[in-house]
Amino acid sequence: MIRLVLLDIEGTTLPISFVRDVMFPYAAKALPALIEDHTNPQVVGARADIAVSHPGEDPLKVCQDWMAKDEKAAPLKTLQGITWRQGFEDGTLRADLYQDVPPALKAWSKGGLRLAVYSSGSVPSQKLLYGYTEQGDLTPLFEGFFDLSTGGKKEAASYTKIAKACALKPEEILFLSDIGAELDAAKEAGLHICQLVRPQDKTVPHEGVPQAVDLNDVTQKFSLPA
Ligand SMILES: CSCCC(=O)C(=O)COP(=O)(O)O
Ligand SMILES: [Mg+2]
Repeated sequence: MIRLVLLDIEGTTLPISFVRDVMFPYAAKALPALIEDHTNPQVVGARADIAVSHPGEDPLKVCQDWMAKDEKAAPLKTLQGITWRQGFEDGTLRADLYQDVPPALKAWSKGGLRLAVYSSGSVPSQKLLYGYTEQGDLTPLFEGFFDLSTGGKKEAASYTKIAKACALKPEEILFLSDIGAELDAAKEAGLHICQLVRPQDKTVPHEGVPQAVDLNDVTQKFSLPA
């Protein structure tokens, strides 16, 4: 029996275009000044991590390359999250979630399902994103937020850790994502899985995996509360 739905963000609840065309350019603009901030311990830590993976390279250039490739690198995600705080808090950024998302999450939660987030975006940026959506503050719907500090999304061990943190068996969790390799890892850990194949995101269907076009379709296919 499914007790908790674990949700990816980009490509699952939020159009990829919002991340690529709105959030990334905002972060790219703020990054050159932020990366020179030697007083912020999070920035100092991120720079130190970049120096380990890319010794001798310009940290700003490394981050810019990562952003161009939408690389899910933890130091980049930390730095982006710091830049986005200002934008969400002053109203410049508002997450425009897929229209099917808020009503489905509310119905699932009302029907007794537990909800949690697992995204490459840092936990503080996940909370900002769901705190400031066009449809209001959705953070109270989620009991847990997980990011790359739990482990990579393409590693089965990360899903085992999340199940333990939620005090659930893996088979009591349904993981939703657009990325085949993430779903394979979750399946290996014993979770139920479903790929969101969003036409707007031109998602590539992953072979041998249950698929849905939106969260209403997930509701039907997994008999979740409507
Ligand atoms: C708060 S998420 C911001 C989007 C982002 O930077 C990201 O990497 C999302 O990746 P996901 O794992 O949700 O596909
Ligand atoms: Mg995704």
